[in-house]
Amino acid sequence: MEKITSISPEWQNWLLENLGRGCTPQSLIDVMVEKNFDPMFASAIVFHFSSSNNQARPAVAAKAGAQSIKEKAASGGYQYETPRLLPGNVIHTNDRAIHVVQRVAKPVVAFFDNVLSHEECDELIRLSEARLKRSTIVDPTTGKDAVIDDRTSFGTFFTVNETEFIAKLDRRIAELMNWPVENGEGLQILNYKVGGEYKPHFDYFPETDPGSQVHLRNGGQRVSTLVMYLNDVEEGGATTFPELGMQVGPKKGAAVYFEYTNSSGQVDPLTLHGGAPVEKGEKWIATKWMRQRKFS
Ligand SMILES: O=C(O)CCC(=O)C(=O)O
Ligand SMILES: [Fe+2]
Repeated sequence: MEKITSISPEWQNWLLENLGRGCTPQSLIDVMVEKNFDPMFASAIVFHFSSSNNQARPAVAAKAGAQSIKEKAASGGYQYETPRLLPGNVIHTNDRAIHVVQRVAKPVVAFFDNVLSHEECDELIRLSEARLKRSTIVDPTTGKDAVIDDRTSFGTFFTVNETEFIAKLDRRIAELMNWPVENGEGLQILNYKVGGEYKPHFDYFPETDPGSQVHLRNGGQRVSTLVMYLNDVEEGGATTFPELGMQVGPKKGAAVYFEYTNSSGQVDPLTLHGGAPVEKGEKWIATKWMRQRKFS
């Protein structure tokens, strides 16, 4: 039977409802695959709905929004507080000393080298590939692989402390971000092929988006993000901060950190960011999002 590669409003509601209840993305992907959804499609769509920020904004809209973001920031909307991130040149976690290469104060952004060893990067990619492969057992006669080739970015998730290896990374990342492990969402792995990109977006859930409410119920607002690069990208694929005129080149094991929600729940629109298109090679990242409260 032909695999399903589109999503009905009923399935959309089902996804939002179950994500809101705290079901793991992988469990939802499994159900969809069982119900004859194309595995890569299921993976991409669950990823899309698991972060309402993933709604790709047209470049024009992002540009038009830029002015008002600057104006809003200039009018002093967001109150900066002492960063969650600790000061100093080196941040010591239980198993690693991580160098802070650069910091920006407003918004709070930092760059780290060597958050992950090369072996850990390779292992995360290997585990993710295996996972995607496992859920992509497509009948070879359907020829669905062509559709998969068209998809320029897809991902998978690990639940917090899923294995000893993941737990070790979750702990290190939480110590680096100076925020409790249990407030973290499971590590998300993303793979972009040539042309793959992530249009400028906010990682927080805008209060005014109707879709945000379901996300905010579990763990509250997102407060900070760590994007870790799992490989060197031949060309393209930088993480861009359009409001800051800044680009971070992907470097294996390195990471960019930013925080955007203060203690009163205000969010900082200057943290608008995106992943520029990969021009040559491919790009693998691992992302950790932290919440205000325990996330389950
Ligand atoms: O691909 C990138 O560099 C950015 C990724 C990102 O924005 C995210 O995972 O939230
Ligand atoms: Fe993001």
